[in-house]
Amino acid sequence: MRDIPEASHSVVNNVAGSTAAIEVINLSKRVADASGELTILHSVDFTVQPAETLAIVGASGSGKSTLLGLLAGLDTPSTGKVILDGSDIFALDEDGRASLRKAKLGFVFQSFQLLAHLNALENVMLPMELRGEADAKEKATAMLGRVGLSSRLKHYPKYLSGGEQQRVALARAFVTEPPLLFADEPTGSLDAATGEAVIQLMFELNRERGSTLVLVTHDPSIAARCGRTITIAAGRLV
Ligand SMILES: Nc1ncnc2c1ncn2[C@@H]1O[C@H](COP(=O)(O)OP(=O)(O)OP(=O)(O)O)[C@@H](O)[C@H]1O
Repeated sequence: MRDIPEASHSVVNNVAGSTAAIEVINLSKRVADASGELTILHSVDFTVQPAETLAIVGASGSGKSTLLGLLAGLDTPSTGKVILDGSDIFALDEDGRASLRKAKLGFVFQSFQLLAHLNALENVMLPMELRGEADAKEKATAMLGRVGLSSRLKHYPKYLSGGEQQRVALARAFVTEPPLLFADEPTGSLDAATGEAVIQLMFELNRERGSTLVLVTHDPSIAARCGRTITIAAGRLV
């Protein structure tokens, strides 16, 4: 596993003896709705080992995206803990969680989430610039080459196809070589061939770098390529 910047260690609340990449303990999410309270996740528990590939599957509305958002610390739970690479993320404040995400996490969204006013190269450079890395441009250029976009470096997102945008998003998520990679339906808006290329790339990068990969998918053939699948039904693991 790669080193993380010294500054990030100061915010990491290490849990003694923890070796799992991800530990989810009694995780629940309740929200207020018109009829009172809605429970989206019910006491979910599971563990993911380093370098494992895990698919999260389940019907639409079962709670998959909510779970992934909690794993990434993008949302807060009603009960329970998420321990990422030894750090209890909800014991940290918002700044601490942001530092931990920056140091350890890559996230690929279905909707790409590229910044419209930055070109492909600048989008991929951004996470390294936020970390104060000196060779951001060289690394971003190399990573965009790795995803087959050497001829698109200066293109803004609106001039890229959906598949190209998704590959930029993947390059941005992987360029810092995060030990944890989360993807929420990364091929959801792509045609079959482009989706296959993106998935192949994710697994290749996972194998090369030994990063832990957790992906939400509706596609049984993608889930079958993961080492393990967990299924959520109405907010519970089944
Ligand atoms: N903040 C919220 N307030 C109210 N309801 C919410 C909120 N967030 C999610 N939900 C509801 O919780 C349920 C689970 O949503 P979630 O997006 O996690 O499902 P999902 O399994 O990812 O669905 P899909 O496969 O369609 O993307 C849905 O019924 C959704 O409408």
